[in-house]
Amino acid sequence: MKATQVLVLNSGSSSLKYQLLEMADGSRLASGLVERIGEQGTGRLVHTPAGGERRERALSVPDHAAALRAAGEELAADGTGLDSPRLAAVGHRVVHGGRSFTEPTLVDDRVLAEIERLVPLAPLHNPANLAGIRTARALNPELPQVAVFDTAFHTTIPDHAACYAIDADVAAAHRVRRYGFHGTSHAFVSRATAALLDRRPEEVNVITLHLGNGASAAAVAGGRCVDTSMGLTPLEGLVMGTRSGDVDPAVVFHLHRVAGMSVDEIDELLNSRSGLRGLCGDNDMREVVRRMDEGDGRARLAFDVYAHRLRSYIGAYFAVLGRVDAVTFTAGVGENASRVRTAAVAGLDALGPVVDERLNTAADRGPRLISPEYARVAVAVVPTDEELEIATQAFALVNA
Ligand SMILES: Nc1ncnc2c1ncn2[C@@H]1O[C@H](COP(=O)(O)OP(=O)(O)O)[C@@H](O)[C@H]1O
Ligand SMILES: CC(=O)OP(=O)(O)O
Ligand SMILES: [Mg+2]
Repeated sequence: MKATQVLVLNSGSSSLKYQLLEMADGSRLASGLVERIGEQGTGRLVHTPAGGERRERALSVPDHAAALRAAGEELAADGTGLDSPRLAAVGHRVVHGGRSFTEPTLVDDRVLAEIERLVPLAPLHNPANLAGIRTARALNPELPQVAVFDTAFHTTIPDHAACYAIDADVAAAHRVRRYGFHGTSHAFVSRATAALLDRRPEEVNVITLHLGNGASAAAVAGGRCVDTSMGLTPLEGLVMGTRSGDVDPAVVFHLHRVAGMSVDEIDELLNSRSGLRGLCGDNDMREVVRRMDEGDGRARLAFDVYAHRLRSYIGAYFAVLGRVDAVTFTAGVGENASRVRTAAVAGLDALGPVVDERLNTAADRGPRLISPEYARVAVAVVPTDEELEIATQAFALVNA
C-alpha cells in the first residue's frame, strides 16, 4: 500500500490542532483540536472525520504529550492512527527555526537539539512544538517527522530590515535580529493572492496581514518576503489578542525600576495581559466588536488602537515595496472581521487600496477580492491553510 497521507500537528501554547490529509488529492480526512492544555481539568477535544459525525469530549490534558495521545486515540478509532501504513509522514509546525533552518527538515536528534536551543527565543511556542515531535516519535519511531518552520519564509529579508540598530557585537553574540513568524501562512496566502489576480507569484507585490491570536504583517515582493512585523520573538509588531506588539523598549526599564516588576513579570504582562485583552479585558475580536457596538468605551479604544497599528504597518509596507498589487487579510480575525478590514484601509485611498462594503460584508468564505474594479490596489481575503502547506512540504521532502 502506498503511503500517501500526512498528519499535520500545529502545537500552540495551549492548544493542539491537527489534520490528516490525503496528498493524492489534497483532501482532508480528519481534523481536530485539543484545547486548554495545562489548565486544571477543563480540557476539550473536538475530532471531525471527513464525512463523519463530529465527536467532542471533555478530558484532562496536563500537557502536549497527553493532548497528542488523545488525538491519536481518536484517529485510531477511525482506523487512521499513527501506526497506519498509509501514513507517509508527520508534519510539524515549528515556530522558531532561527537562522539554522530555511527549509522543511527531517527531524533527527541533532534537529531536536537545535529546536531546543532556540526555546529562549520562542518560549510560548517551541516547547509545545518539541513536545509534539517527541510524542509523535514515541508513538511511531519508524515514521518520518518533518519540521516546517514559521521563520523559513522570512530568511530572504535583507539585513537592512532584519537588523536592530543596537551594538553589532552584542547582537551577533546573542543572535538578536528580526526572524519573523507565521511564514508558512504568509507564503501560502501571498501565492494564493497572485492566483486570485491571475498572475504568477514572481509578478506581484503583496502586503499580507495574518490576524489570528498572534498577528503579523509581511511585505512580499515577487514571492520573496522582504519585511515583516514580528521580530526576535512573536511579540513585536501588530496589536494581538493578548500581546502588546510594538512598545517603546524603555517601558520595560520603567516598569522594572519604577513599578518594581521583575523581568519575568513584565514578560508575562506583555505576552499574556496586553493587546486587546490588556486594553479592554477581552482578547476575542468578536467580543470587542460586540461591546463596541453597545457603546463600551474601552472596547472602542482597543479596536481603534488595533486598527491604527494595522494601518501604520500597511502604510510602511507601501514604502518598503514601492509598488503594491494587493493587500490581503487572513487568519481568524482577517478572514472574518469585516469591520477590522474596513478600519485597516480607511483613509488609505491615496495609496490605492479601497474596500467595497458590499463585497466586504458578503457571506462568502473562499479566496476573494473585496475591492471595487477601479481600485489601483486590490484588497483580498484569503483563508490561510497552514496545515495543507505544511503537509505539502513534508510530503515533498519524504518523497524527494
Ligand atoms: N467571526 C469573527 N469575527 C471576529 N473575529 C473572529 C471571528 N472568528 C474568529 N475570530 C478571531 O480569530 C481569533 C483566532 O484566530 P486563529 O487564526 O484561529 O488564531 P490562532 O491560529 O492564532 O489560534 C480569535 O481570537 C477571534 O478573535
Ligand atoms: C508565532 C505566533 O504568534 O503564532 P500563533 O499566532 O499561532 O500564536
Ligand atoms: Mg494560527
